[in-house]
Amino acid sequence: MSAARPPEGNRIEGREAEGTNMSYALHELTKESRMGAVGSEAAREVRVIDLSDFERRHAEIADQLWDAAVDVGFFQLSNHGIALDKVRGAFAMTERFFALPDAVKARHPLKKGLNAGWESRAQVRPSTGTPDQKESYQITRPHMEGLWPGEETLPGFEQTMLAFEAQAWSVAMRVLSCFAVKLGFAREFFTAAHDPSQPDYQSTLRMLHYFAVDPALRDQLGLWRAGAHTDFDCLTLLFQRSGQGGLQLLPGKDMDSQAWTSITPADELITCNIGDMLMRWSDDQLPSNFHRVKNPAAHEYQGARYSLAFFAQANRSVVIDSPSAKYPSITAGDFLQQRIAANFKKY
Ligand SMILES: O=C(O)CCC(=O)C(=O)O
Ligand SMILES: [Fe+2]
Repeated sequence: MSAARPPEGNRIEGREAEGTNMSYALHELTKESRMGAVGSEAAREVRVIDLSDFERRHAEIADQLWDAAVDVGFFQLSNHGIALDKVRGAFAMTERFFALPDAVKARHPLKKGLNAGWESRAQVRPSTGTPDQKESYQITRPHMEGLWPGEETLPGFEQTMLAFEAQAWSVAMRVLSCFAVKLGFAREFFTAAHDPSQPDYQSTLRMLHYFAVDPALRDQLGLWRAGAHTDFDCLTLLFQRSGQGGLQLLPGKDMDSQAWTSITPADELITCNIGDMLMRWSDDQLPSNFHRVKNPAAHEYQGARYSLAFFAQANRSVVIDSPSAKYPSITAGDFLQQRIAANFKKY
């Protein structure tokens, strides 16, 4: 497989970025703000990687993951070890949570910069300039004080979602162990960097509810369930439901084509993508990729869409050292802060 070519706007030479991390953030913003067009559709193969018999097949799976990641950038996992009833249980809780009145959810507002809590129509992507047509609730373990709805409001919610977060973390660490080996790091390098027992843990489970289309806004141009963006993290695991499509991807190397590929969701698969943090950590060998969730077209299902995203983001104090000194070192905390600041209009 040929070496990955990073997205045009993301190629920052070491010297250019030196001394200031801001130039990196600005590049990201400029890149995103060019991505608002509807574009066209293109068929691309989104590979399904089978994780069964993981220990014995580690080297083989690592090769497959690497090829899929540098090629199309998105891939799906089968036989990932999370039982289907656990995935469905997490979705059932997600629906119950979002069915609570806004006034109840508003008691648990998003904490500024911490990826924890509830927001509604507050995320404005640089690519669109309009709020995503969604609400979300984020779980980041060290920052949940005051954010749980409580047993009396939603019995079993905290326990179910924390157990699911732990399972998603395990799958993410397995995938990252494969990338670690391919990058020449120790196999558990990324597991140590995403340590949930530390107070500076900042991996996040995000519950997402994209609103059913308001008939008055049907087909309104310029509205997106999620505007085009790359993720900030190392690796994203996306749990989506069969029949609730809309996610589209655009590999960075094809950015100029604006030809997007729709991903077919399935309850038993996890859709994965590389984020900006791992792109930087790999000196751009592993590219992050643009993706978005489109509003349904007039002939498509107009109902609500739910998804669950686990963002593996290295603990705040972990230093991202560029393997070939292409980029200056930066802590994972500083790296993430820059990206969050560019994406929310309010908290
Ligand atoms: O809901 C989805 O399918 C995608 C969500 C997403 O891309 C995100 O939250 O970063
Ligand atoms: Fe995303």
